[in-house]
This record gives sequence, structure tokens and C-alpha cells, in this order.
Amino acid sequence: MNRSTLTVPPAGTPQPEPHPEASVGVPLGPHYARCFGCGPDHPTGLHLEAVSHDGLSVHAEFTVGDLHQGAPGLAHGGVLATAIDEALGMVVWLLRKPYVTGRLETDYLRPVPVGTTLLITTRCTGVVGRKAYLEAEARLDAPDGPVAVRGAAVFVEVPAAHFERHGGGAGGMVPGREVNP
Ligand SMILES: CCCCCCCC/C=C\CCCCCCCC(=O)SCCNC(=O)CCNC(=O)[C@H](O)C(C)(C)COP(=O)(O)OP(=O)(O)OC[C@H]1O[C@@H](n2cnc3c(N)ncnc32)[C@H](O)[C@@H]1OP(=O)(O)O
Repeated sequence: MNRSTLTVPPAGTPQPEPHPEASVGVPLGPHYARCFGCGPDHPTGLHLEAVSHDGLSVHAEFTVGDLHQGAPGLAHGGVLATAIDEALGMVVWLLRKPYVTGRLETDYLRPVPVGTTLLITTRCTGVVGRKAYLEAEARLDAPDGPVAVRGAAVFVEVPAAHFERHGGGAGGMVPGREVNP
């Protein structure tokens, strides 16, 4: 992957530690029922489902459908970036602090046909101050299938008030916007 230095933890960054209350071995569920990436109530969303086995990485699945096309029969690159972004967001969700994507890098290695199930693995490679460094790869149809997309990101920790200030409400304060109800 063509990595910028911005998404690589500085030399000497210690291995991150999982949060003691991270959800492990069970479906992570959506962080918000109407989220475009993971929300079951979103009519055209990606409906990503995921599990973590160690509290620092996530295995997510996303099946590419008709609504996700760019070129005929092929997934749109922006949709694939969204799926990666969401699966990265699930990793920082395990850290049990609010984060947002600051920077997201994607390399597209293979076309992804409609009907493909992408197996997306994301992991946290380090936490420095408010920044969490993350990596992703998406494979075609099987855990050992060919890699179609790689990603890397910096997520930035924000106060919970970020979502209320900029989104108009969270945590059930605005009807239809409950977070983890
Ligand atoms: C009542 C309960 C409420 C709970 C609510 C929880 C609900 C939500 C739950 C879970 C959400 C998960 C959702 C998953 C969905 C997938 C994730 C998304 O798509 S998120 C949407 C897209 N992203 C944005 O909308 C960010 C927009 N940008 C911003 O808001 C700001 O720019 C922000 C917060 C990223 C940074 O702004 P600053 O002013 O707070 O902080 P500064 O000082 O600029 O940066 C802090 C550090 O981060 C680095 N940084 C910032 N941006 C960077 C970048 N683009 N690349 C690399 N580093 C960056 C800076 O260099 C700085 O580093 P140094 O501490 O100095 O070492």
C-alpha cells in the first residue's frame, strides 16, 4: 500500500491495549440504527455486521448489492471507502471513546463485482494523545481471498458534545437519533 506518514504511528509508539470492557466474541451491533454504514434501519445503507476477537481489531462483512454500483456490475469506490471507514469506526468504538475520522487513505487493488461479500479486517496500530492509528484490508468472498482494498486512517478523539454541537443531538435527545439505544 502507498502509505503516507500521517497514518503510521510515530516510532516508539507502544502497542495499544484493549479496553477492559471492549465487546469481544459477540456481534458488535450498530452504534446508531440509522447509520449509513451499520444501521439496520437504514433503507439503502451497507448494513455492516462485525465481531472483534481481541478488542483491538474487527472482522466485518459487507455484501455488495445493486445499489452500490459505480460502473455497471462493479462496486463504487466511494462505497468501498465508506465500508472501510465504518469498519475502522467499529475499532475505535471498542476503545469506548468518541472518535471521528480525521484522515482516510484507500488503495484499490481489484475490482469488486456486485454480489461479492467483502471480508473487512480493521485494527488499531497505536494511540497517541487524541489520535488513533488504524489499518484495514478487504478481501473478496473469503478470509483468505484476494485483497481488493487496503485502507489506513487517523481517527481523532472528540468530546461527546461534538455530536450534539454539530449534529443537533445524540443519545436520544433528538427523536430518531438514538445512539446505542
Ligand atoms: C451523549 C453521547 C454522545 C455519544 C456520541 C457517540 C456517537 C457516535 C459514535 C460513534 C461515531 C462513529 C461513527 C462511525 C462512522 C465512521 C466514522 C466517520 O465517518 S466520522 C465522520 C467524518 N469525520 C468528521 O466529520 C470529522 C470532521 N473533522 C473534525 O471534526 C475536526 O477536524 C477533528 C475533530 C478531526 C480535529 O479537529 P480538532 O480541532 O478537534 O483537533 P486538531 O487540533 O485539529 O487535531 C487533533 C490532532 O489530530 C490531528 N489531525 C487532525 N486532523 C488530521 C488529519 N486529517 N490527518 C492527520 N492528523 C490529523 C492533528 O494534527 C492533531 O494532532 P496533535 O495532537 O497536534 O499531534
